[in-house]
Amino acid sequence: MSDTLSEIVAYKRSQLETKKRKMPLPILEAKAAGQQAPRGFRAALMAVHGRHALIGEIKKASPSKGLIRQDFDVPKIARAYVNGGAACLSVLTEDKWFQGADENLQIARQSMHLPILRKDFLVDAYQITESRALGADAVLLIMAALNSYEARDLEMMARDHGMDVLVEVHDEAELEEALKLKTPLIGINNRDLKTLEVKLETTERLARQVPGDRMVVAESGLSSRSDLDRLKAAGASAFLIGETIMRQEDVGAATKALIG
Ligand SMILES: O=C(O)c1ccccc1NCC(=O)[C@H](O)[C@H](O)COP(=O)(O)O
Repeated sequence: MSDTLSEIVAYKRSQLETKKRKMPLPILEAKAAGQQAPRGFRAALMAVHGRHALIGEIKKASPSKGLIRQDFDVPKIARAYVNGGAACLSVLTEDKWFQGADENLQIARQSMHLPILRKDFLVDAYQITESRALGADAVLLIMAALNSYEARDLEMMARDHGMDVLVEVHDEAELEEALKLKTPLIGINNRDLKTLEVKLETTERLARQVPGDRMVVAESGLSSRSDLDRLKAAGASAFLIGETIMRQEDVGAATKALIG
């Protein structure tokens, strides 16, 4: 357990027993069943024409950068993303490294109408039900944190709950496994979650290996319109951006400036 991703996943697993004791699965399932129907995450990305489809991330801190944004008013940020023209939101709920919270997802969803991706480190079926119980419309599955059986089972559960799945890859081996899943949403993370090194070339290299019936979402390290143009030319159809926008006081204007 020496790299960042392994440390985060070990921490998430250690939290699970307490969570399951506090909120047993049948109660969580009832909460999930009582939620409003999921908003179509993939459909919202596909509906964007004539500009870049942006997933705006609500991100307070990160393992690589520490605190990113001091003034962290979740409803205000969520609505600013809407005003700026984002297609969807991503809300980090991990608490220790990202200073996120489950409530941030609930609050964001109540504040605006866009679909929300729960951005967390999901390695157990309980967390999928939990995501829906919080109101998530989509979940992230990180191939570097899962074996192919786990990925398939978690994907099936998420789909049973009506959520979209963004499966995240960082290299060829992970992409090969990801393409065995049903989800059309392939996230290519430019950040190596083990070393935290960021290279936009990762999307350029992997996107061309993704079949045309899937949608490539370029993730991490995007800081300018030209980065988006460059990765669109490489085959990306949507862009997940956190830090660059979170560092700007005016989230709406920063979003607009990026997507055109
Ligand atoms: O952001 C990190 O430093 C990080 C470290 C380890 C695991 C995950 C990490 N980030 C999660 C993400 O994938 C990003 O928040 C997301 O792609 C947005 O990236 P950015 O625009 O660079 O904030």
